Amino acid sequence: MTLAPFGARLREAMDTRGPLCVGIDPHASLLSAWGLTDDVDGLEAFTRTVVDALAGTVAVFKPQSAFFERFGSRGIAVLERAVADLREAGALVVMDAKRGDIGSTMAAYAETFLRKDSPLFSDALTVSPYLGYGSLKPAVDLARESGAGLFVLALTSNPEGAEVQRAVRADGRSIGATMLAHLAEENAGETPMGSFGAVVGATLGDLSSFDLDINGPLLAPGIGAQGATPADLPAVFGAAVRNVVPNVSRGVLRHGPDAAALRDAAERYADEVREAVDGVKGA
Ligand SMILES: O=C(O)c1cc(=O)[nH]c(=O)n1[C@@H]1O[C@H](COP(=O)(O)O)[C@@H](O)[C@H]1O
Repeated sequence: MTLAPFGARLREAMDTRGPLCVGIDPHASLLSAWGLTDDVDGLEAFTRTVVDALAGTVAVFKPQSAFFERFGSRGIAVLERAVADLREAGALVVMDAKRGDIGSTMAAYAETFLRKDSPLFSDALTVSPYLGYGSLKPAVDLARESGAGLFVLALTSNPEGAEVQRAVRADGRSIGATMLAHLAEENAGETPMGSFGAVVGATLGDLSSFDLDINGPLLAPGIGAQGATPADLPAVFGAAVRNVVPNVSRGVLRHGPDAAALRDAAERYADEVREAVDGVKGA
């Protein structure tokens, strides 16, 4: 079956389930707080609980691959199963693997996550453009072919990101702004929006000096454990808030293992996001 483009599928999911993205980040400290062992059995129980509790109501999930890779092939098997179950339940999966390499190796990463028949096929993948935006071309091309999307690291939520992303090129444009401009070009003319998103941290304060109007989604991590709140979104994103997919990982996960408590936490964040977004004129 051919998939509609990721941008269209994401817009529909945002309209029906709301824009919240719940991150699945099975930190060792969370496994312990949930009374689970820090091994593949603990990982599996944790992941299953999150999927069973939230897959039917949350629009987007972002499993963080590192927490699964740390257990080797059996950890990857847990990730594969989670991706399949989430997608089966009608949720979208953004694989957070932050891949980025020279073009020919990038093509292999793209095959891993963006080829329709791959065991780890995901609706979208986070990628790092810091080997040059053009090095991502194989992923852009395969995503287009498969109806998948990308989230390109543009302005990350961590304070260390600024030394690279705010560095200014000879033409006066910052590196982060350059990535946003590449994405705007990628998404030009697409309706309801393009499939090539930017990662822009919710922790960054006023970003009005950047053109966030890329006609594509803006994945916004940093809410909860990193200190940002849904109420910050309008001040950070302005009118572009309509395209924001706010990610919360630990802020939701710390409420487990009780399924009802996880659902309540996700619903609270979703309500706060809705309130913040609805309050923005023109959003
Ligand atoms: O690409 C990401 O998802 C990402 C980009 C970024 O700028 N900052 C950031 O925190 N992330 C990821 O978003 C998640 C944030 O987790 P919490 O801080 O627990 O909500 C982690 O999986 C990070 O790897």
